[in-house]
Amino acid sequence: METKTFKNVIIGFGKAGRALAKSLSQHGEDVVIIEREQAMYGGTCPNVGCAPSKTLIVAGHKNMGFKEAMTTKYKVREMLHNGAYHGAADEPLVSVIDGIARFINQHTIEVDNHGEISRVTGERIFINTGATPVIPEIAGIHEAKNVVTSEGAMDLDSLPEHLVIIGAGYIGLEFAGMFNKFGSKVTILEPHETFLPKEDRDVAEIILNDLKESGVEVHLGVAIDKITDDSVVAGGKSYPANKVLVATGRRPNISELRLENAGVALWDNGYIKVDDTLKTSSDNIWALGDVRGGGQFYYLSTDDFRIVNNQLFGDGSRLLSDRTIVPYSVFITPTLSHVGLDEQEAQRLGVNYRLFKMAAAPIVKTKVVQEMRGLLKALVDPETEEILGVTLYHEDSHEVINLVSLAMKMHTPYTVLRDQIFTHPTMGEGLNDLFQNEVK
Ligand SMILES: Cc1cc2nc3c(=O)[nH]c(=O)nc-3n(C[C@H](O)[C@H](O)[C@H](O)COP(=O)(O)OP(=O)(O)OC[C@H]3O[C@@H](n4cnc5c(N)ncnc54)[C@H](O)[C@@H]3O)c2cc1C
Ligand SMILES: NC(=O)c1ccc[n+]([C@@H]2O[C@H](COP(=O)([O-])OP(=O)(O)OC[C@H]3O[C@@H](n4cnc5c(N)ncnc54)[C@H](O)[C@@H]3O)[C@@H](O)[C@H]2O)c1
Repeated sequence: METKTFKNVIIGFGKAGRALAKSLSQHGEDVVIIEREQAMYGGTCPNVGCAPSKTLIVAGHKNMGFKEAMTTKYKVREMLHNGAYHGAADEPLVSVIDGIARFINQHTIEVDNHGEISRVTGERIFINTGATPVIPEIAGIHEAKNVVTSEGAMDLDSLPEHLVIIGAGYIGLEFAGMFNKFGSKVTILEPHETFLPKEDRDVAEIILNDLKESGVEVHLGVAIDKITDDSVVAGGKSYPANKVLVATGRRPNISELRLENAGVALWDNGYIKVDDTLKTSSDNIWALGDVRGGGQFYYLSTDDFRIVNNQLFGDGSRLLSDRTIVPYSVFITPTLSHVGLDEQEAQRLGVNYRLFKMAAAPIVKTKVVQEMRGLLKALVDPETEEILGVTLYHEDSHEVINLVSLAMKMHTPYTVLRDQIFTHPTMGEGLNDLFQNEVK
């Protein structure tokens, strides 16, 4: 059996892995990336995640038909896939090996490329294998012919007339908006009673109302009984379905890795256990991205790369624990974005705050773009005047939230954003208004 030896081995061609491969090569170190599927070079985000889904959402906003949107999505995907592949693979000291990786021991990995077995050894090993959809145990889910995950939903030949979505999380809500815009009749079924449980109730209620008004049916607190070829039965009621999208979370890709052979331990929730430097319980093995838990976002995988890269080639000061301000955006319409504390969390923690709140409609840009729905909220520390957290539910909030994150990171008092000169008409100007609207 052929054995190849490298200083560095990366398992999975995800975001962190490819950034690290490039950096290792540029620092004069050889490195191999092992990827199980050529179509996944570049990982989830460019191929079956963020980029294709957002391309379809934007295509819907531009009133493209489903077929044209799909064609655009395939083009974007190809561009990003090629860019991601060549960005790493064209580096002189980077090799790519196709196949499923599994540990033989702490330094040796077996690679199975459709039955052809080879071995790779490495001084350092980096696991960046991402996550995969959870398929819950629902009667008929494996037999019914119309069940898809997010990946399948973005590869459909035709628009389903009735789409039932199981799960009202990120994927469920984003895909509901997307398919609703293309013209499907969308029904969301969610077993929890509480819609968007992590958000403040006033924010969640407005979003739920907007979603329903846009034509999406939402049923909360319903147990899913079974899936058939043309329906989903939940809470004793049958919902017609030409397609059923299962969007019930994603679990780490570890089942094939045989981590026990390398002494790599897991957290109780099944993700790979890491320390503050992202090192696993084996001292030559690191884990980065979705596979280690701690938030499944492209930009966190990027930041995991920064931590490991800083440990290898920098001053070693970057740690996981210094990542305190992490924004997120849910690409519904308009977008929901958040960073820091919200009211329910501040109250739970007993944190004192001043509250600022306003509807989006008074912001001039909302009229210009004819998207007047939305709400803005901010919490400010009464002592320091620093921003504790902001929730933005409005057009382009996914851009504006990054400005707020920066202000928070720089410990900027809220008055700076209140008095900042913003260009006009922009959604950023909303921050001028928000920080003048204190709720007393
Ligand atoms: C539909 C959808 C939409 C999303 N939208 C957003 C968004 O808008 N914004 C955002 O920030 N995040 C979004 N995400 C999440 C984001 O895509 C992920 O958090 C991110 O891509 C994770 O990157 P990663 O580096 O952990 O690994 P990944 O990019 O998942 O890469 C892991 C790679 O490892 C390979 N692999 C797995 N097991 C093995 C093995 N044993 N051997 C060899 N190779 C293996 C896989 O094939 C894959 O290519 C979305 C996800 C989905 C599914
Ligand atoms: N905009 C973004 O950044 C973005 C977009 C898409 C996905 N993502 C990432 O991908 C991850 C996965 O997304 P997701 O929507 O699949 O997961 P999620 O965790 O966001 O939501 C899963 C939903 O499914 C429900 N659910 C769980 N088990 C169920 C069951 N057995 N039956 C019915 N419903 C069930 C949950 O109550 C929850 O509402 C997200 O957590 C996020 O990190 C991010």
